[in-house]
Amino acid sequence: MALVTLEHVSKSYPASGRTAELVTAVDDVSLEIDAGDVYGIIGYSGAGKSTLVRLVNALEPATSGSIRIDGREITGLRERELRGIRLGIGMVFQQFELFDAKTVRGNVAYPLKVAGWRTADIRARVDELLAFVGLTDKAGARPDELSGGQKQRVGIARALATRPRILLADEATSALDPETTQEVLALLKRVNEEQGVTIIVITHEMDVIHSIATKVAVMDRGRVIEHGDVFDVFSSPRHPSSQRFVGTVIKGVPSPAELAVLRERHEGRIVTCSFRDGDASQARVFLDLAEAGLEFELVYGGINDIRGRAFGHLTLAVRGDEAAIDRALAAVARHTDVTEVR
Ligand SMILES: Nc1ncnc2c1ncn2[C@@H]1O[C@H](COP(=O)(O)OP(=O)(O)OP(=O)(O)O)[C@@H](O)[C@H]1O
Repeated sequence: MALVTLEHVSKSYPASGRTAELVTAVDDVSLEIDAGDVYGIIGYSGAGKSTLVRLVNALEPATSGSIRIDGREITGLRERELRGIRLGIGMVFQQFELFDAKTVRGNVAYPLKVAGWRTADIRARVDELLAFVGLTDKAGARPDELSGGQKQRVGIARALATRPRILLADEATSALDPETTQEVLALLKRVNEEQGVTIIVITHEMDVIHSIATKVAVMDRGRVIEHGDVFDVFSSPRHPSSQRFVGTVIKGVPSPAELAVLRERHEGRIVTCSFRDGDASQARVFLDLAEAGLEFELVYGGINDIRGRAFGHLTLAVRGDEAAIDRALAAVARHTDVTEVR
């Protein structure tokens, strides 16, 4: 049984102004997140990612649909019951949201005090958490004495305090530099692997997805337009909108501006071929073009690595007889994804 199940979930808000119009932030989303997943939710700004997470965290009620956490329906629950559900879900934020006036120890202890833990138990749990995130020596420091990465480690320790089964991370590394991002991602990975916590990460950063996510859902205008195994979704996105989004975050696919430059510099028809780990098709592409008597030039490319599996894109400028190019591209398309950029 899935740990989090969403069925036909929608959330609308009144649009600003005096109209009776509604903004549909989440539109008919159905999704299953299994225990142990690190589930990435990606998409352009305004796609509805944060709203979706607020619904899962029971911070706001859905307008319609069903949300089940560990088999329990949360839509329609009363505030008191929702508080119990929220204790089982930790939350980490982009801007850390620490209490500036409290020490590191005070920040991590806070949710335990709210939950009514005994003082001695709080002390022992906080010690354990600070050791886990590597901040034992900073227990007495205040947040303004910490680096961004250290602040986020405090945020993670605080989110884990009540032993939640689910951790929601909303752009948790977006305010950090690349090196610190890797450090925080490594910690999140340990949270998942060593503590068995299921993690839902909202992000627009490819690094986050390919370092830790096992599954991914792409959101666009409130809808989940594609979801599945990270490697499958990123190496061959099916939906045009996820192709566009994925194209902006992976290596090897030229942006529209880069394409304009390629067109100026290179004569011929511009085509992009996609390859996946284990494909035997790379040599075949070149053979098909050469056997058709065509001239071609590699003009752009890149390889991506997702948890040890590689996929890549090569862009070529192909020159020669038009009909011969059509025939060769049809042959290439039989063993690899090829897109002509017009
Ligand atoms: N409380 C609200 N009242 C009215 N509209 C809202 C509210 N919250 C979100 N929206 C609208 O819902 C849509 C989705 O917003 P949301 O913040 O969930 O997107 P997002 O994908 O998380 O974007 P970002 O990456 O910028 O945070 C947007 O059009 C937003 O303006």
